[in-house]
Amino acid sequence: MNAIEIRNLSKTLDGFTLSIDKLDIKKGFITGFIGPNGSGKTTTIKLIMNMLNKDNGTIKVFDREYKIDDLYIKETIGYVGDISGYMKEAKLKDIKKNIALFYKNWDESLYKYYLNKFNIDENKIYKELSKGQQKKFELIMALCHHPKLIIMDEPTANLDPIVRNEFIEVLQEHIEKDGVTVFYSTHITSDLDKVGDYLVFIYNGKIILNGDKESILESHRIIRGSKDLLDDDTKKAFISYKESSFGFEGLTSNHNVAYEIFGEEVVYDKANLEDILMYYTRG
Ligand SMILES: Nc1ncnc2c1ncn2[C@@H]1O[C@H](COP(=O)(O)OP(=O)(O)OP(=O)(O)O)[C@@H](O)[C@H]1O
Repeated sequence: MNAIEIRNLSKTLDGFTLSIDKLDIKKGFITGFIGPNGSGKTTTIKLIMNMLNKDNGTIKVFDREYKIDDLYIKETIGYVGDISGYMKEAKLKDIKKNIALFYKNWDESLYKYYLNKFNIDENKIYKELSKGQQKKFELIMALCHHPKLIIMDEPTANLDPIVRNEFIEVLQEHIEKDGVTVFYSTHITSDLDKVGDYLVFIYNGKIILNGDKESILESHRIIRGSKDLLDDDTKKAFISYKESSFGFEGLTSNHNVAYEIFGEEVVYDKANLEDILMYYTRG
């Protein structure tokens, strides 16, 4: 069973259409959802969370659907959104009290453990926390009801690298203990260099690449060479490429095929996730 199954999903907003024919998020793994600004990450996540109505298609969470199993799905998901819906003037302990009520699996000792780990005082008022502390508190709220699925929308955006690492480490520790599924969006690809088993790339409302991280990194290569090697046929080896006065640089999704074309006449370098995202989205 997959944690999330999406089929023929579509949603049109002003001048933007999200269209996902098929997307399966594997149970028990971390899947990173990568795309540039405005590509449709938040829209997809809001549809999965039932915070936005879809135009067409089906979304299943652990084989259950909204309208039939809303309560089950809500209890199953730990969610960290782009903006929290908490009362900004409230004390953390009061926010916690209200949230914990909704979850039969709420784990008070885990809550205390994470507060202590992040050095957060629950007597503080939410809006008085730093952005990093607010995000950490949101993460605590999402983890402490032992969700089977954690969905996060750009949780590390606006956090400095130190806080980002702390955040990722706690998430990792929790995943190892609880064996949960994680689906989280980011445009900070370096987060996914550290954690992430599967990757889904989205651009202009469509999934453009989807697979396990190791295979994606293994199959793609940056190729550099002299411009005289480029013609209508050889250009087809690239997802996209750029030319400069020195030569060309392009990304291939199949380095074996590229080798058959260019052999030893070019240089092959491993691509990182940022390279891959950039070449797939540069048009
Ligand atoms: N409520 C809305 N009404 C109209 N258009 C919207 C609405 N919400 C989002 N959009 C548009 O839909 C497109 C996709 O936005 P979305 O927030 O899903 O992208 P994103 O990948 O999460 O981007 P970001 O990384 O900037 O958060 C954008 O063009 C955005 O302007």
